[in-house]
Amino acid sequence: MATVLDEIIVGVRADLEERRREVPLQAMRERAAVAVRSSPARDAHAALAGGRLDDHGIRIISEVKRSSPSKGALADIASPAELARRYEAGGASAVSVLTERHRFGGSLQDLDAVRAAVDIPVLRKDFTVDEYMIHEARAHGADLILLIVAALDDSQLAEYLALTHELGMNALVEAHTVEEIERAVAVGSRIVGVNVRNLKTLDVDPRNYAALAPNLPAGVVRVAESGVQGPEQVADYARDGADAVLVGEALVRHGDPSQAIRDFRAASLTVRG
Ligand SMILES: O=P(O)(O)OC[C@@H](O)[C@@H](O)c1c[nH]c2ccccc12
Repeated sequence: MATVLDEIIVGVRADLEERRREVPLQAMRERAAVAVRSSPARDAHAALAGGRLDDHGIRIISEVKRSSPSKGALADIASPAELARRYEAGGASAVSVLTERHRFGGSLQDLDAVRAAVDIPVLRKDFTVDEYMIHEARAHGADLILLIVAALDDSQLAEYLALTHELGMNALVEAHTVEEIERAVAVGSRIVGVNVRNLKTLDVDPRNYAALAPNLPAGVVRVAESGVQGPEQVADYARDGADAVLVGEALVRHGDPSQAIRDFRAASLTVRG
Protein backbone atom coordinates (compact mmCIF):
# COMPACT_ATOMS: atom_id res chain seq x y z
CA MET A 1 0.00 0.00 0.00
CA ALA A 2 1.29 3.45 -0.87
CA THR A 3 2.09 5.50 2.22
CA VAL A 4 1.88 9.28 2.58
CA LEU A 5 5.66 9.33 2.22
CA ASP A 6 5.46 7.44 -1.09
CA GLU A 7 2.83 9.85 -2.39
CA ILE A 8 4.85 12.90 -1.41
CA ILE A 9 7.91 11.49 -3.14
CA VAL A 10 6.02 11.06 -6.42
CA GLY A 11 5.35 14.82 -6.41
CA VAL A 12 8.91 15.62 -5.34
CA ARG A 13 10.31 13.61 -8.26
CA ALA A 14 7.99 15.26 -10.78
CA ASP A 15 9.02 18.75 -9.62
CA LEU A 16 12.65 17.70 -9.64
CA GLU A 17 12.45 16.58 -13.28
CA GLU A 18 11.05 19.98 -14.21
CA ARG A 19 13.86 21.86 -12.48
CA ARG A 20 16.45 19.53 -13.98
CA ARG A 21 15.24 20.45 -17.46
CA GLU A 22 15.87 24.12 -16.62
CA VAL A 23 19.24 23.54 -14.96
CA PRO A 24 20.87 20.18 -15.74
CA LEU A 25 22.87 18.28 -13.11
CA GLN A 26 26.27 19.40 -14.37
CA ALA A 27 25.26 23.06 -14.27
CA MET A 28 23.79 22.63 -10.78
CA ARG A 29 27.02 20.99 -9.64
CA GLU A 30 28.89 24.06 -10.86
CA ARG A 31 26.51 26.39 -9.03
CA ALA A 32 27.07 24.44 -5.83
CA ALA A 33 30.84 24.61 -6.33
CA VAL A 34 30.63 28.39 -6.72
CA ALA A 35 28.58 28.64 -3.51
CA VAL A 36 31.11 26.48 -1.64
CA ARG A 37 33.81 29.02 -2.54
CA SER A 38 31.88 32.28 -2.27
CA SER A 39 29.56 31.54 0.63
CA PRO A 40 30.63 28.43 2.56
CA ALA A 41 28.15 26.55 4.71
CA ARG A 42 27.67 27.65 8.31
CA ASP A 43 28.56 25.00 10.88
CA ALA A 44 25.19 23.54 11.83
CA HIS A 45 26.76 20.73 13.85
CA ALA A 46 28.53 23.19 16.12
CA ALA A 47 25.41 25.34 16.41
CA LEU A 48 23.26 22.38 17.45
CA ALA A 49 25.90 20.93 19.78
CA GLY A 50 26.05 24.18 21.75
CA GLY A 51 27.29 26.90 19.49
CA ARG A 52 27.00 30.47 20.64
CA LEU A 53 24.63 29.57 23.47
CA ASP A 54 26.57 29.42 26.72
CA ASP A 55 23.86 27.81 28.85
CA HIS A 56 22.76 24.19 28.71
CA GLY A 57 19.36 24.96 27.27
CA ILE A 58 17.99 22.86 24.47
CA ARG A 59 18.78 24.17 20.99
CA ILE A 60 15.78 25.13 18.90
CA ILE A 61 15.48 24.48 15.18
CA SER A 62 12.60 26.76 14.20
CA GLU A 63 10.68 25.90 11.09
CA VAL A 64 9.13 28.05 8.38
CA LYS A 65 6.11 25.87 7.59
CA ARG A 66 3.15 27.13 5.59
CA SER A 67 1.08 23.96 5.52
CA SER A 68 1.29 20.28 6.32
CA PRO A 69 -0.22 17.06 4.95
CA SER A 70 -2.03 16.41 8.23
CA LYS A 71 -3.48 19.88 8.86
CA GLY A 72 -3.50 21.74 5.55
CA ALA A 73 -2.82 25.48 5.75
CA LEU A 74 -1.14 26.42 9.03
CA ALA A 75 -0.22 30.07 8.66
CA ASP A 76 -0.16 32.83 6.11
CA ILE A 77 3.53 33.65 6.14
CA ALA A 78 3.89 36.87 4.15
CA SER A 79 7.62 37.17 4.78
CA PRO A 80 9.67 34.06 5.60
CA ALA A 81 12.65 36.40 6.07
CA GLU A 82 10.88 38.40 8.76
CA LEU A 83 9.71 35.24 10.52
CA ALA A 84 13.25 33.83 10.44
CA ARG A 85 14.64 37.07 11.90
CA ARG A 86 12.19 36.72 14.77
CA TYR A 87 13.32 33.16 15.31
CA GLU A 88 16.94 34.26 15.41
CA ALA A 89 16.15 37.14 17.79
CA GLY A 90 14.47 34.69 20.18
CA GLY A 91 17.57 32.51 20.34
CA ALA A 92 16.95 29.83 17.74
CA SER A 93 20.08 27.87 16.78
CA ALA A 94 18.96 27.14 13.24
CA VAL A 95 16.05 27.80 10.90
CA SER A 96 14.36 25.01 8.95
CA VAL A 97 12.71 25.96 5.67
CA LEU A 98 10.32 23.57 3.97
CA THR A 99 10.92 23.64 0.23
CA GLU A 100 8.44 20.92 -0.78
CA ARG A 101 5.61 22.55 -2.73
CA HIS A 102 2.54 20.32 -2.95
CA ARG A 103 2.02 19.30 0.66
CA PHE A 104 3.98 21.94 2.56
CA GLY A 105 3.59 25.03 0.35
CA GLY A 106 7.33 25.64 0.41
CA SER A 107 9.82 26.78 -2.22
CA LEU A 108 13.47 27.41 -2.92
CA GLN A 109 12.59 31.13 -2.94
CA ASP A 110 11.67 30.80 0.74
CA LEU A 111 15.06 29.20 1.35
CA ASP A 112 16.90 32.00 -0.49
CA ALA A 113 15.02 34.68 1.45
CA VAL A 114 15.67 33.09 4.84
CA ARG A 115 19.36 32.40 4.20
CA ALA A 116 19.89 36.06 3.30
CA ALA A 117 18.01 37.27 6.40
CA VAL A 118 19.79 35.45 9.24
CA ASP A 119 23.29 34.53 10.40
CA ILE A 120 22.40 31.16 11.93
CA PRO A 121 22.53 27.92 9.90
CA VAL A 122 19.60 27.12 7.61
CA LEU A 123 18.14 23.68 6.98
CA ARG A 124 16.67 22.85 3.60
CA LYS A 125 13.76 20.66 4.65
CA ASP A 126 12.72 18.47 1.78
CA PHE A 127 12.53 14.87 0.71
CA THR A 128 16.03 14.30 -0.61
CA VAL A 129 15.76 11.53 -3.18
CA ASP A 130 18.46 12.50 -5.66
CA GLU A 131 22.02 13.79 -5.69
CA TYR A 132 20.70 16.78 -7.65
CA MET A 133 18.81 18.09 -4.63
CA ILE A 134 21.98 18.18 -2.52
CA HIS A 135 23.87 20.33 -5.03
CA GLU A 136 20.77 22.46 -5.39
CA ALA A 137 20.48 22.92 -1.62
CA ARG A 138 24.06 24.20 -1.42
CA ALA A 139 23.56 26.41 -4.48
CA HIS A 140 20.64 28.02 -2.61
CA GLY A 141 22.70 28.56 0.53
CA ALA A 142 21.62 25.61 2.66
CA ASP A 143 23.93 24.70 5.54
CA LEU A 144 22.07 21.57 6.56
CA ILE A 145 19.87 19.17 4.61
CA LEU A 146 17.37 16.51 5.65
CA LEU A 147 17.93 12.84 4.86
CA ILE A 148 14.95 10.65 5.74
CA VAL A 149 16.15 7.11 6.37
CA ALA A 150 12.75 5.62 5.46
CA ALA A 151 13.02 7.13 1.96
CA LEU A 152 16.52 5.84 1.14
CA ASP A 153 18.39 2.55 0.86
CA ASP A 154 21.72 2.11 2.62
CA SER A 155 23.88 2.91 -0.38
CA GLN A 156 21.92 6.10 -1.14
CA LEU A 157 22.11 7.10 2.50
CA ALA A 158 25.89 6.64 2.59
CA GLU A 159 26.40 8.33 -0.78
CA TYR A 160 24.18 11.34 0.01
CA LEU A 161 25.74 11.82 3.43
CA ALA A 162 29.24 11.78 1.89
CA LEU A 163 28.23 14.32 -0.77
CA THR A 164 26.65 16.55 1.90
CA HIS A 165 29.90 16.55 3.87
CA GLU A 166 31.97 17.11 0.70
CA LEU A 167 29.99 20.29 0.07
CA GLY A 168 30.75 21.42 3.61
CA MET A 169 27.19 20.90 4.87
CA ASN A 170 25.73 18.73 7.60
CA ALA A 171 22.76 16.39 7.38
CA LEU A 172 19.93 15.94 9.82
CA VAL A 173 19.29 12.23 9.41
CA GLU A 174 15.72 11.40 10.36
CA ALA A 175 14.66 8.09 11.87
CA HIS A 176 11.34 6.72 13.14
CA THR A 177 12.34 3.29 14.46
CA VAL A 178 15.23 1.54 16.21
CA GLU A 179 16.20 -0.07 12.93
CA GLU A 180 16.33 3.31 11.17
CA ILE A 181 18.45 4.78 13.97
CA GLU A 182 20.88 1.89 13.55
CA ARG A 183 21.05 2.50 9.79
CA ALA A 184 21.65 6.22 10.35
CA VAL A 185 24.44 5.55 12.82
CA ALA A 186 26.03 2.84 10.66
CA VAL A 187 26.70 5.29 7.80
CA GLY A 188 28.32 7.82 10.15
CA SER A 189 25.52 10.36 10.71
CA ARG A 190 26.57 13.09 13.14
CA ILE A 191 23.12 14.63 13.68
CA VAL A 192 20.23 12.20 14.12
CA GLY A 193 16.59 13.20 14.47
CA VAL A 194 13.81 11.08 15.88
CA ASN A 195 10.57 12.17 14.24
CA VAL A 196 7.68 11.27 16.54
CA ARG A 197 5.25 11.65 13.64
CA ASN A 198 4.43 8.33 12.04
CA LEU A 199 4.89 8.87 8.29
CA LYS A 200 2.29 6.26 7.42
CA THR A 201 -0.56 7.51 9.58
CA LEU A 202 0.72 11.05 10.34
CA ASP A 203 -0.15 10.46 14.01
CA VAL A 204 2.12 12.25 16.47
CA ASP A 205 3.15 10.53 19.70
CA PRO A 206 5.80 12.46 21.67
CA ARG A 207 6.43 9.40 23.87
CA ASN A 208 8.21 7.85 20.88
CA TYR A 209 11.17 10.08 21.61
CA ALA A 210 11.77 8.63 25.09
CA ALA A 211 11.23 5.14 23.73
CA LEU A 212 13.78 5.49 20.93
CA ALA A 213 16.39 7.91 22.38
CA PRO A 214 18.31 5.22 24.35
CA ASN A 215 19.37 3.84 20.95
CA LEU A 216 21.17 7.05 20.00
CA PRO A 217 24.87 6.64 20.76
CA ALA A 218 26.89 9.22 22.68
CA GLY A 219 28.59 11.56 20.27
CA VAL A 220 25.71 12.17 17.89
CA VAL A 221 23.66 15.33 18.19
CA ARG A 222 20.15 14.20 19.19
CA VAL A 223 17.18 16.02 17.74
CA ALA A 224 13.56 15.52 18.82
CA GLU A 225 11.27 16.31 15.88
CA SER A 226 7.57 17.24 15.85
CA GLY A 227 4.80 17.40 18.37
CA VAL A 228 5.84 20.43 20.41
CA GLN A 229 2.76 22.37 21.42
CA GLY A 230 4.19 24.22 24.39
CA PRO A 231 7.04 24.45 26.89
CA GLU A 232 6.03 21.26 28.75
CA GLN A 233 6.80 19.11 25.71
CA VAL A 234 10.16 20.82 25.26
CA ALA A 235 10.98 20.11 28.91
CA ASP A 236 10.08 16.45 28.39
CA TYR A 237 12.36 16.15 25.36
CA ALA A 238 15.16 17.85 27.30
CA ARG A 239 14.67 15.47 30.21
CA ASP A 240 14.95 12.58 27.78
CA GLY A 241 18.32 13.88 26.60
CA ALA A 242 17.52 15.76 23.39
CA ASP A 243 20.21 18.29 22.44
CA ALA A 244 17.86 20.06 20.06
CA VAL A 245 14.21 20.15 19.14
CA LEU A 246 12.59 20.91 15.79
CA VAL A 247 9.42 23.00 16.09
CA GLY A 248 7.12 24.06 13.26
CA GLU A 249 3.41 24.49 13.81
CA ALA A 250 3.57 25.89 17.36
CA LEU A 251 5.90 28.68 16.18
CA VAL A 252 4.21 29.66 12.92
CA ARG A 253 0.89 29.91 14.77
CA HIS A 254 2.29 31.83 17.74
CA GLY A 255 1.77 35.59 17.84
CA ASP A 256 5.23 36.17 19.29
CA PRO A 257 7.60 33.47 18.05
CA SER A 258 10.69 35.09 19.64
CA GLN A 259 9.04 34.87 23.05
CA ALA A 260 7.88 31.31 22.38
CA ILE A 261 11.47 30.28 21.72
CA ARG A 262 12.66 31.98 24.92
CA ASP A 263 9.93 30.13 26.84
CA PHE A 264 10.92 26.80 25.28
CA ARG A 265 14.56 27.29 26.21
CA ALA A 266 13.69 28.39 29.74
CA ALA A 267 11.53 25.29 30.18
CA SER A 268 14.40 23.05 29.12
CA LEU A 269 16.68 24.64 31.72
CA THR A 270 14.33 23.69 34.54
CA VAL A 271 15.11 20.03 33.92
CA ARG A 272 18.87 20.30 33.44
CA GLY A 273 20.51 23.13 35.31
O1 LIG B 1 4.98 21.19 13.08
P1 LIG B 1 5.63 20.30 14.08
O2 LIG B 1 4.73 19.26 14.67
O3 LIG B 1 6.37 21.10 15.15
O4 LIG B 1 6.77 19.47 13.29
C1 LIG B 1 7.93 20.07 12.77
C2 LIG B 1 8.78 19.07 11.99
O5 LIG B 1 9.24 18.09 12.86
C3 LIG B 1 8.02 18.47 10.83
O6 LIG B 1 7.69 19.53 9.98
C4 LIG B 1 8.83 17.42 10.06
C5 LIG B 1 9.66 16.50 10.58
N1 LIG B 1 10.20 15.72 9.61
C6 LIG B 1 9.72 16.12 8.45
C7 LIG B 1 9.98 15.66 7.16
C8 LIG B 1 9.38 16.30 6.12
C9 LIG B 1 8.49 17.33 6.34
C10 LIG B 1 8.23 17.82 7.59
C11 LIG B 1 8.84 17.20 8.66
